[in-house]
Amino acid sequence: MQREDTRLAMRHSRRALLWPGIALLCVVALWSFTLIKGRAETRNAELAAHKDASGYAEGYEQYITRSLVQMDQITMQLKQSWEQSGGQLHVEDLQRDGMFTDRAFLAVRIADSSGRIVTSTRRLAGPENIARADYFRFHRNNNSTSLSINVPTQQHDPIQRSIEFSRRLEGPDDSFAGVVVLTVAADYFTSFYSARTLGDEGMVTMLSTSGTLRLEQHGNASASDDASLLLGQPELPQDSGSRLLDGGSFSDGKARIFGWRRSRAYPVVAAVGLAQSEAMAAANTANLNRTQSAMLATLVLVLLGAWGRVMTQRALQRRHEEEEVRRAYRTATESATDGFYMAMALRNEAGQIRDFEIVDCNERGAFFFGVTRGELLGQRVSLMVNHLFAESLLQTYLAAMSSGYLEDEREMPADNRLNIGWCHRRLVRVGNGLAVTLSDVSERKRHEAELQRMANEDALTGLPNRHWLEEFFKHTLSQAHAAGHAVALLFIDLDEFKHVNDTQGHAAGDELLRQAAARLKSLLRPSDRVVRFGGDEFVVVISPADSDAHSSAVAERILQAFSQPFMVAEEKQSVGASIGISVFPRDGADAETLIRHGDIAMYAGKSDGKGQYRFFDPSLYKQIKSRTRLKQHLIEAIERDQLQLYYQPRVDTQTGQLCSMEALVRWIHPEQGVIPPLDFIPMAESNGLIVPIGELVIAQACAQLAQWRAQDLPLAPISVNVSPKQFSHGGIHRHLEAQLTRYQLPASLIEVEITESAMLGEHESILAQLAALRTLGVKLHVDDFGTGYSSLSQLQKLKMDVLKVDKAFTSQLGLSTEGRVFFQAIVSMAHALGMTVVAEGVETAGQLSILRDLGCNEVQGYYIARPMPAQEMAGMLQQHQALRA
Ligand SMILES: Nc1nc2c(ncn2[C@@H]2O[C@H](COP(=O)(O)OP(=O)(O)OP(=O)(O)O)[C@@H](O)[C@H]2O)c(=O)[nH]1
Repeated sequence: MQREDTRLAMRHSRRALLWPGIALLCVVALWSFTLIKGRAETRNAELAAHKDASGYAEGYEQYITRSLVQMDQITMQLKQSWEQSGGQLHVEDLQRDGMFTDRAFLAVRIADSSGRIVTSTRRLAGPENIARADYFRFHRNNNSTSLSINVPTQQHDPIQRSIEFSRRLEGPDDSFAGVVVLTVAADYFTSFYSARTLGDEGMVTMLSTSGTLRLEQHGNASASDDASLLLGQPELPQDSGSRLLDGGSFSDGKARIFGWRRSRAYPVVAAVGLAQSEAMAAANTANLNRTQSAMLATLVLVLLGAWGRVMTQRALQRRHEEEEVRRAYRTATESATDGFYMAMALRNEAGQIRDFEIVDCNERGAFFFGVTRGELLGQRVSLMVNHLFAESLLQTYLAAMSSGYLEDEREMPADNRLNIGWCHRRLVRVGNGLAVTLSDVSERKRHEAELQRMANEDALTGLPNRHWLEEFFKHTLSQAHAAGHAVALLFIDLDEFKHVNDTQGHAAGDELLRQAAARLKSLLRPSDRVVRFGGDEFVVVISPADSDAHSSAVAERILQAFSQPFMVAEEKQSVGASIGISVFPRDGADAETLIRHGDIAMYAGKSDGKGQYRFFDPSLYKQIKSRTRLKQHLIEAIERDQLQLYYQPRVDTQTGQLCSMEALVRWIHPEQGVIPPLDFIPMAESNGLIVPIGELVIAQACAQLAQWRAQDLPLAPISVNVSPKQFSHGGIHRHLEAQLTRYQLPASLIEVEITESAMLGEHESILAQLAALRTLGVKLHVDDFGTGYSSLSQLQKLKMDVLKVDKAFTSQLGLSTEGRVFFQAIVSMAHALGMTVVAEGVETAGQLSILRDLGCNEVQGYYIARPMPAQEMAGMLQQHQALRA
């Protein structure tokens, strides 16, 4: 890994140096060219300058030679004319005739052999006798007649302002006769100079080979100027040539290219100096321009190189990071169960992504595609048509590239060889590509599905639960809305289910719930749904519900089915059902409302006597409200002692003796007067208030007995009704015992009446409570016998003392033979079991007479006495006392 890093770093640093390297090469090439070109230009310029200087020198030499030839001829002519005239030539005359008009001819003079000027075109400063002049002495002593070039004697300047040409004059005998002298302005020989051709710093100079003569012109200054540029006599080795004289050779310190040429006819040298700076100016300017351009180009190249380096480095950095990420991903996932691959985006010229290429992956990643890593690498995504996610792969990748992140899950094809149920995919944009991880989430999915199932299913019955129902309703109601059909909700609550729990135990309750669920399911169409809503509540959904009649029919079927007892733990258990029906859309537009209204309807039905179904009606709200109000009032009534006991005597059938009295509770309402028990006892039964009312009845009965005892009235036992709910609640015997003790009453003065239904099931708890009551010495009555399902043998097992036959049977006496026969049978069997028989609801003398005949022990009913307040009862007690006395 480290070696790979080093290799990568080296490769990257090499690439990073590419641009600066190219830039450097360009700079080197540029400067090489610039320097070579500059040098060549300089060299050419120098050569050209030398050539020019030589050329100008040649031209100057010809010019000088021509001028000197002219001087030579003039002096020769004057010599000949003077000699031929025998010394009578007057140059003044010649001047007048138009000769020597040139301004350069300063003077033409002729001196005799003594040096005296004999004729002259112009009087010059200096002595009139030139016998002492060097050239005079030269000519006098030398018989050469050639032209002599002299520097005027009065001139000592380095540059002569004029020069003198002289020639020996001879007499007929060739003896020395004098000298002809031609004084010429020096600039006559230097006017060759032109600033236009030789430059402002250029110069011409004429030098005598002896070094005595030097004429010079430079710039605008002429030879007459005092300043001389050339310092000393330069060395001019050949007849002609050119050389560079450095600044030291000139008074202005400027180097010059010096061209010269020696005159073949005269002992003079013509020289031309071209200022090096001027000669090289064009080349120097070109060189300078080129150098500046090169510098500019260098700057641009340096910037380009730097920019290129920065760009390359950035690109490399990006590449490096991408590489890092890829490596990290691969390393991280290689050993894991996750699949991983990198898909690099392929773009068109416009920069749009047109495809992806798999550039890296781990073996597991390839496995998800059913191929090996080698086979997957280099694949184009657009061509991967037979693989996982294939149909939407490109689109998904494009979406991930634009959003930067994408995550999804996919159920794998059923025939996949990988044995993967569900795959989780995560795509993360990394640079110009996507890092994709794939993981097998089958296990989690299974778990989730299980949780989902558990969340939606009731564990006890296997039915869908309330949570499921809410979800289900969302779809069902919207479908029903769209289709325009109704949906009926049947809210079912089992009646007296708690009794099963209490008497048979929770497990039995569970079993009953399971059976109830199965029973419900068996009653419905497959399209209808049964839900365990909670506790002993079930919901049936009928969709579509064709009509209310249809819902009614289903409800009736259910009621009918629940009217049959369940076999639980080999015992018959009777639980009915109460049903409330709400209908979509009439009774509610959403699940919550429909359920609430179904519940209200069920509750209303249950309050009215259980075992029935009710359609929801908005007026039920009112009922529920008034029931709630009633319950509140009843609670207040208990607290304020508004519940009072009435007593209904029970007398011996034969003797008419008072045997006992039944305590019947009445609600003495301050405004409504006496409210009969039927108006509040069922409600108290259903809402649990029956328990405190039952306790209140026992307490009042005992208090009343104590009071009568205190009044010295004869006491008869009082029987109190104990409801099944009180038994379920438990502790009756303890309460009864406490009250007997409190009022110091014998247990024989209190009898307990229990309805048949309270004893159903013969379960342990009731048996124990009944046994405890009996142990106290309390007599036990079976109330409303004939309305339940108990058999006499059951009653015997429970050791009941008194059997109170329901008034429904009493009312039959005298009306039909069956009534009498039936009653006879009960009396006979009860007597056989040692039980006392009481006929309830005796209303006529005829009934009493029959009962007497049948051997019924005691009677109770309006014929004997209506229920009466304690005071009245006290009167009756007195009467009986009197009778007995
Ligand atoms: N065995 C068993 N009992 C349950 C379960 N869930 C709730 N219960 C009991 O079911 C009873 C339902 O209460 P109620 O509907 O008031 O009892 P009920 O005897 O049917 O009363 P009514 O509906 O007025 O006839 C409560 O006692 C709960 O403790 C369960 O899963 N199993």
